[in-house]
Amino acid sequence: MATYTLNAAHLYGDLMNTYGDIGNILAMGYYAKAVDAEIKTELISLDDPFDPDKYDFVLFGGGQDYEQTIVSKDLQTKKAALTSYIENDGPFLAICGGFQMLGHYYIGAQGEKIPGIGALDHYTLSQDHNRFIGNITIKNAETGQTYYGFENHNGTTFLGKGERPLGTVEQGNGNNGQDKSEGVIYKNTFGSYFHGPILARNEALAKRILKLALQRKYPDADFSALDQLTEDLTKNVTIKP
Ligand SMILES: NC(=O)CC[C@H](N)C(=O)O
Repeated sequence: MATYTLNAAHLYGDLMNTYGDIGNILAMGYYAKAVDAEIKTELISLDDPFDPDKYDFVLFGGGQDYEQTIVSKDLQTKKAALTSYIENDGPFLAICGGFQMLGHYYIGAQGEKIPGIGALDHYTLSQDHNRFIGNITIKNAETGQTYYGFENHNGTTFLGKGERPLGTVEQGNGNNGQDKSEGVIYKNTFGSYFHGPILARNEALAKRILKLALQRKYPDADFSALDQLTEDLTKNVTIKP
């Protein structure tokens, strides 16, 4: 048994897991080994309760409009619990459709309004017969780090109160193709349109979120070994634009 254990919730992982977004948890688990930590993952789906005190990390992946419509209804029953988790500085990663659903609403490709939970203040509109598809590069303002990913979305998201972007777009479209913002950071919640999965391709961000989660659960432990770790999951991978 590992010295440290993080309990992760994979929200609607059976309905929203585009491009294997669960790879984000696998990437975190890979780096966690370096500090003798392990991640135990539970699938939380339709009709399952979400206990905000039980989890140390939540992943909410991307999905298609059809699945998002189904998830949207169930999500309202978890709205209070998820909002309390987020407000209580719970580490959260929401990708694409999941990112959209943490905001007020998403207008789907057919013009249908799909309600989110409004835990974060953004909203998402629809593009007319267009999707943003392709490789994307952004720069994070606080760390100067560059993140790489792949985006495929119809929605155009506009950030609101208390939200700052995960990064500034250097190549690609990002949240809306207009204001150069990509993703969101609010408290310990990170949102992004990046598939890839984002944490498998971006070691620094994976370690940043992992450390947040470990430090929140074990405030007296020392996880600085993570900063020294130079092992990079992508070291043998060449990604051509
Ligand atoms: N990849 C996704 O999660 C897509 C989200 C949403 N269905 C959109 O097209 O914008």
